[in-house]
Amino acid sequence: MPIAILGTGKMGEALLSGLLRAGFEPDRVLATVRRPERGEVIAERYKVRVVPNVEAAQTASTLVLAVKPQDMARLLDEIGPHVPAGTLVISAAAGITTAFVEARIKERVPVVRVMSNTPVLVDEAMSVISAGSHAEEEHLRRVEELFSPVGKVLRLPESLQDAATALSGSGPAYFFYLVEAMVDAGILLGMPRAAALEMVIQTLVGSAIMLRDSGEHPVILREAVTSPGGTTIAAVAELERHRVRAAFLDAISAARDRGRELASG
Ligand SMILES: NC(=O)C1=CN([C@@H]2O[C@H](COP(=O)(O)OP(=O)(O)OC[C@H]3O[C@@H](n4cnc5c(N)ncnc54)[C@H](OP(=O)(O)O)[C@@H]3O)[C@@H](O)[C@H]2O)C=CC1
Ligand SMILES: O=C(O)[C@@H]1CCC=N1
Repeated sequence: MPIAILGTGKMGEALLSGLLRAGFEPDRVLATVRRPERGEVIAERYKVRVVPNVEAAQTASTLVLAVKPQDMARLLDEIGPHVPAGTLVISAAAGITTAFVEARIKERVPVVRVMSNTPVLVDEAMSVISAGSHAEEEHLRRVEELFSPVGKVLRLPESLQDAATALSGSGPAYFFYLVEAMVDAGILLGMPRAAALEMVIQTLVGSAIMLRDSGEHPVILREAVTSPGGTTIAAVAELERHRVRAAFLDAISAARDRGRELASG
């Protein structure tokens, strides 16, 4: 029985491409879209069948809902009466609770909420999963099997999903923002743009791999770079003066709060 991605936008396409890289046959994957021209792009690019939402809901044994939170009620109202009992429904939207999904599907189906992130495109996603009220161990395992080939999967209680969205779902954006800021600093110091970009990317990739592979705490790694009376502490002093740490705490809390608002539209 096929798997269907409903709402094949940025995240839906990233998940679709991940499924195909993980070995799913294109003829076992269905995709739905809102605009026909988008459907043509997806069908041409991935050789999957693009079908209407109701057909996907009736045909696939697993549905991945990847529309924007604001579009979720409309999608569920459309497919809700047609999802057969036993279908595994995976909701990938920020803010939308499993109860919200369950309430709009006629049959009692297992729902699993997933918050993934765009590094799914390079098989390095962080996906956080939580079971809805009718989802059992076997359903969580199936979701883990789907998302493990494209990155790490962590189970957390649904009460932490908005925090997960703020931390790892939105996390790539903070990282790219940091890259932009560091490259701008290089430009300010007269560095050619291409050189600045190369230096920043390699420094961040190297640091990320070191952090992942060394098992060391980030404080230890930062201290190893920070010589007494040296250059790094001069920079860190400015970051502290500008309250960058406090800004991160506030920013990620704001993202969590926004996630909580999204289910209400
Ligand atoms: N982008 C990210 O980094 C992440 C996103 N998410 C979640 O993924 C979801 C999608 O986000 P994102 O991919 O960024 O948004 P996009 O707008 O790129 O994707 C949503 C897609 O759904 C389509 N769509 C809307 N309504 C329907 C419908 N009724 N039937 C079929 N298709 C429909 C839209 O069509 P159209 O093109 O016409 O608008 C669009 O292509 C969101 O819920 C978001 O919270 C989760 C983690 C990370
Ligand atoms: O910005 C958003 O709402 C989505 C959810 C997580 C990442 N992007």
